[in-house]
Amino acid sequence: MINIAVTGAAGRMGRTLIEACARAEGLRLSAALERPGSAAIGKDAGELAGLGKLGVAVRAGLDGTDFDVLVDFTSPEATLANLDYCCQHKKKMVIGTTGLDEAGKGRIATAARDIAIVFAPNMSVGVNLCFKLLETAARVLGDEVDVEIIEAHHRHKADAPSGTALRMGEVVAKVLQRDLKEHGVYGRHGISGERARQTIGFSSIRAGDIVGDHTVLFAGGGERVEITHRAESRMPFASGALRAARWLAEKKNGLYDMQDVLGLR
Ligand SMILES: NC(=O)C1=CN([C@@H]2O[C@H](COP(=O)(O)OP(=O)(O)OC[C@H]3O[C@@H](n4cnc5c(N)ncnc54)[C@H](OP(=O)(O)O)[C@@H]3O)[C@@H](O)[C@H]2O)C=CC1
Ligand SMILES: O=C(O)C1=N[C@H](C(=O)O)C[C@H](O)C1
Repeated sequence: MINIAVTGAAGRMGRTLIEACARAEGLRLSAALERPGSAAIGKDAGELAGLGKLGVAVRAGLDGTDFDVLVDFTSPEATLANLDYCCQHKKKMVIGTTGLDEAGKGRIATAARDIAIVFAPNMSVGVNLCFKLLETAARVLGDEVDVEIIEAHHRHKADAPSGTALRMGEVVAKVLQRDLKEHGVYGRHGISGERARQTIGFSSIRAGDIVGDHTVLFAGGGERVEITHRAESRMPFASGALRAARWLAEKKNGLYDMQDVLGLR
């Protein structure tokens, strides 16, 4: 049995993770965490997730908790604080949080010398398949097309572009041997002028309760290819995260992502 701690337990992903964990074989929800001062502290994690009591009360800190893998979909600040705790206590992590800056990502890479971490901007099988399809599309279409990445998410999302959109850009840029720092264009406004072929454009929509849509558009002369993924619920992200938690059982340390977990590397 693998003991799972879920942090951000009252959040959109936290509640979905609690539900997925309660239904999973071989996994046990052993701890649920929330921000100190949150109204969820002391509530039963199962009730938060709309399942009825699971006998796991939401707590404000990791001290005194017992778990094998911490599953963290929170905020960059909270994730980095949890990373320090997991490093000190030699615990594994699955990190789904997006919006980390280069320094934050560097801290995760350094921590992974000591502990095993799966860190991925999107845990769904479908999106990870899309990353592979994008490699093929970019290789075949090359410099003959304009590349634009369009993503849409719910009105509460904190970061833009989404972590998934940025990873899609990185995948395409790597195949096309372009530097995203130089060629990434994030929205357009005013007299933006003719587009340079090397540009990789990003457009972000924030509206209503959209779970998460991503399209990469390869537009050439007379035809275009679109690779689209639409999440209909958050369960594919949660199922992927728990699949990653199981996969980590074999690992002592190292930094991995869902391409490793799914054998797509
Ligand atoms: N990799 C993937 O597959 C996916 C990644 N994500 C990413 O996951 C993250 C969370 O998304 P989502 O669930 O929609 O966001 P929510 O805001 O719904 O949930 C985040 C939760 O974390 C809580 N939190 C904040 N600080 C702490 C802390 N110090 N300790 C414990 N809990 C804390 C928040 O509390 P409070 O509200 O009080 O701040 C909130 O309840 C985002 O970065 C998002 O982009 C989302 C879906 C899929
Ligand atoms: O915040 C979200 O909701 C999501 N965030 C992830 C991202 O930034 O790519 C993944 C998914 O699209 C949902």
